[in-house]
Amino acid sequence: MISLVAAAGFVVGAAYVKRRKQNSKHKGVWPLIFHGSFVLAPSFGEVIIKKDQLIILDELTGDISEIAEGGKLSEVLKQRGWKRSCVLHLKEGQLLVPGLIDTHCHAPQYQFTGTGTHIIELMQWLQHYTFPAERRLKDIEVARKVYTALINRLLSNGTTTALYFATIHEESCKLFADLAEDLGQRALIGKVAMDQHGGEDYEETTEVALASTESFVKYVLEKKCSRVLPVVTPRFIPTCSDACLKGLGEIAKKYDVHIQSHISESQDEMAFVDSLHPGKSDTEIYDKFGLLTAKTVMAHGCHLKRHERDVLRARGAAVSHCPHSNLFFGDANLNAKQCVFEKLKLGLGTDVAGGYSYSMFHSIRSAVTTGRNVRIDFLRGVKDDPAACDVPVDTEPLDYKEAFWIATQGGAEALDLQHRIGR
Ligand SMILES: O=c1[nH]c(=O)c2nc[nH]c2[nH]1
Ligand SMILES: [Zn+2]
Repeated sequence: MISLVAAAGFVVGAAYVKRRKQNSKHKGVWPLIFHGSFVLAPSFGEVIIKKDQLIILDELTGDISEIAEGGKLSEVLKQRGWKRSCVLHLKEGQLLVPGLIDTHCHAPQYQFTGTGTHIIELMQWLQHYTFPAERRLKDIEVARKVYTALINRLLSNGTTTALYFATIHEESCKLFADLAEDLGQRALIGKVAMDQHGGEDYEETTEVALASTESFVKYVLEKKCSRVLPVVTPRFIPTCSDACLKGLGEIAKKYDVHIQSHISESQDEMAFVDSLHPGKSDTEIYDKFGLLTAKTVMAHGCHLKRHERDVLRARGAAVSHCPHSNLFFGDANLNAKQCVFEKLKLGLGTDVAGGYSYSMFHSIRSAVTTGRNVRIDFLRGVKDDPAACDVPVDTEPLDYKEAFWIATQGGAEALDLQHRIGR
């Protein structure tokens, strides 16, 4: 059914009003009422389609102010003094869905999406493809081009909210925040911090990593734009010293902002962490530095042990399920259903460009496909199952309704924004 869903991808909020004004010639194309069918996933596994409905927007803010039966259209227009041109009637077969929420996307990596998918270990892939591509965004004009193209591409594919990794460059990260605000996407943006193992030209000193993170956080908060938020972003344990992680934990606490990173993502990443911190897991290290909070989203987690997931849950931290890249680099299938059963917060991510597509519809499909692999793992009796599981083997694998929930309401909860978005 997901393939039939047309994501209308309309963005509402302050930018909506601004654009309505700017496009005064075309006022009719910026509707105040959507009339048609809409679909939502109010709980895990439940999808509801509501037919012949009116979604009525607040004229000033662009927020949804009311939902009513289609039969009330004339009455609603009369009450508000609005013309019929304010109404957008969805066509037969079109469905309006809640904005899709991408909880893990590396914006600068949009440059090489869909390539670099041959068999290569994560650490090599980073050195070979990722860091050179990210380095290019030091140039503000390259950054403008890449970020503008990506935001527009995501919006036109129905992704109205995204949690982004940017690069280590403070100025181009600030530009990214400006662009998100102007283009009307809800964006949580992290200036990447890394003070070791970035290779030539792609790491900062600890002092710069911390100072530029704090400066970026302040810049975004000072916008007072509720749709654009700063995120404290240690790239992952191997590229951050203890001093860096400690300082980042302190900044996140001081400004009460979101945190994102990668956790237990692949065998070579975990081996690298073990060589740097013998006997310690990613979870223990992040936790020690106060980086697991109710506003934390950790990507991948496909190798997390049950007791580590318990720690994340206890802190209110979320996992971003990135089915494509788990397949390409993680060599493991995240048991998404088990995570939800454990009440671990779970969102869905494209992981551009570890994932080969910017489309959340692709991620939804891949979540369903890799859910089948989880079952195959069981049937084969995979030992040391990284997702040690108490969902019975005969439970149906993750289905499209559940994946759609993870991509909408699950993502909203993962970002601690369930009061604003997701439904
Ligand atoms: O998929 C990934 N993409 C990245 O850019 C990255 N950095 C650390 N770990 C990572 N994993
Ligand atoms: Zn990532």
